[in-house]
Amino acid sequence: EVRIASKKIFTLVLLHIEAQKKILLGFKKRGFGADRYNGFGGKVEAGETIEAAAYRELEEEAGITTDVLEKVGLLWFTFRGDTKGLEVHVFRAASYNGVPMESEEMKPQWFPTSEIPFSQMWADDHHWFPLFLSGKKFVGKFHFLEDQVTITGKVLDVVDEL
Ligand SMILES: Cc1cc(-c2ccco2)c2oc(N)nc2c1
Repeated sequence: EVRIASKKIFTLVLLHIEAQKKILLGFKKRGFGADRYNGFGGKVEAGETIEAAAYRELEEEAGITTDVLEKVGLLWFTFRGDTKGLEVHVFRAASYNGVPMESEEMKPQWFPTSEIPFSQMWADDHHWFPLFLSGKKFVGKFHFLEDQVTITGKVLDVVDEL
């Protein structure tokens, strides 16, 4: 389905090579969420499907493509003092083509899944990453204070399908 541009919808792609127990994260060099490691993603443009945006952002931010993206999570984020929230569609890639490349936005880095740098990531991540790593599908809501660090409200559920 094609979404209208008014809602702030973002994609987030996590490349997880289970057999090698490693995950590809990107260090955000500027803009929203700068100086944090995260999956690859960005805003869904008007007239674009969410899935198409996920494939596009992976290529733009990490220089790699993937054959299949699996929808694994849906997260809603709100901030105190900000009326609009963010709707983030999380995808898993299990394989990739090409070589991860640094972009203006992101510096890709492999991490062992036992050494994910949660202290340098969004504060919600350590809540739902274990669900992601164990192959579960999830839906969550996180309410942040203005500091974009402190979480004052959290809902997180495992779901059978998205
Ligand atoms: C508030 C917030 C936003 C994002 C985001 C924006 C664009 C893509 O993701 C997050 O990503 C993660 N892991 N936690 C996040 C919290």
